[in-house]
Amino acid sequence: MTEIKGLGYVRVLATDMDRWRELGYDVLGFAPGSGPEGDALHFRMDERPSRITVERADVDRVSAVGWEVRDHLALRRLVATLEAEGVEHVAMSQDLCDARKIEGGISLKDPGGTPLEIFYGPALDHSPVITKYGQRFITGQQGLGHVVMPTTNFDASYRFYSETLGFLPRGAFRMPSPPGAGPLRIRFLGVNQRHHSLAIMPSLEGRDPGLIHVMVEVDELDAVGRAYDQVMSRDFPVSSTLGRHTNDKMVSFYVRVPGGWDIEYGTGGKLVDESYYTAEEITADSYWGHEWMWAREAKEAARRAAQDEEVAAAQDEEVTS
Ligand SMILES: Cc1ccc(O)c(O)c1CC[C@@H]1C(=O)CC[C@]2(C)C(=O)CC[C@@H]12
Ligand SMILES: [Fe+2]
Repeated sequence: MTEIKGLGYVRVLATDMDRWRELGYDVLGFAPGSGPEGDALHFRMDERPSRITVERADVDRVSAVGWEVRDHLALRRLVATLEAEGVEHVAMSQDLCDARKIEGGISLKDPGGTPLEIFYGPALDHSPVITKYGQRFITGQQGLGHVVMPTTNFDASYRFYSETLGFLPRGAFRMPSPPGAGPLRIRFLGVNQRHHSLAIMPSLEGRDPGLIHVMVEVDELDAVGRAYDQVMSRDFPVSSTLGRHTNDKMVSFYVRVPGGWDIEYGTGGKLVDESYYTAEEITADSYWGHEWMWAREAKEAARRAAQDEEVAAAQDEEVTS
């Protein structure tokens, strides 16, 4: 079993802070959080001072995925495993821990190059969590939500998460792959009752922004609908329309963040009972909905091409008659 209890926080670097502010507070309704960084946005979902932190930079990419362990003893056991397997890692300094508002932790990179922090002892903010639309975020024992990351080193990443860190495989989704390349699968992994806290997918390109999406869950379908209204009225790009996933049964949509990855905003995720669970392969991503932007664009392009052809044919006819 894994020492990791859940996804604790996500930190990203970003270039367009104004649009991020509007997305975080006005669209997704995160509560204002706190932190010591001079120029950062702190999105609060619960008693943690900042679940998603956006720092101003001249690039858009993930700067830390924070995984939480129970306590210092759990971290010590995990560090022993990392050392036995020769995985490089460094202890976070006292200053860094203070900045993160945690008691202790380590920094390391996964085989895809994504920066990770494994930590314990977050300091809480007990002031009321005032979300913009009165929605409650589903966190607690299920952690922040889930992250989906690309990796150019898929097999090593899968071994690292499942064997070294002890994430539990929670099924897969087979993607179309080039002929002769063998099967390509997105793999889902969990550490608590949330169906997946992590998914990894093979990627050919480099890492920036290093995230495919981060999922946050709210308590009611109405909260998802209200956020969707805000996405539309404030002209944020919809990466995928509303739909229900086949594995975690979540009803969600995906909005494109200014950094070129997505936030999945959903509700109704089903809990996994690990005593009976077996890893299954889903053959469709959704029961209904979830039309992806690239599919929509491909359809549009095909429609335009057909229309152009029609016009050309009509002109041909005019010329010949
Ligand atoms: C398939 C699935 C199940 C549960 C999830 O929380 C979830 O995000 C997904 C979709 C994963 C994946 C993605 O995010 C990027 C675009 C992908 C590759 C697709 O085009 C289908 C599956 C999608
Ligand atoms: Fe997801």
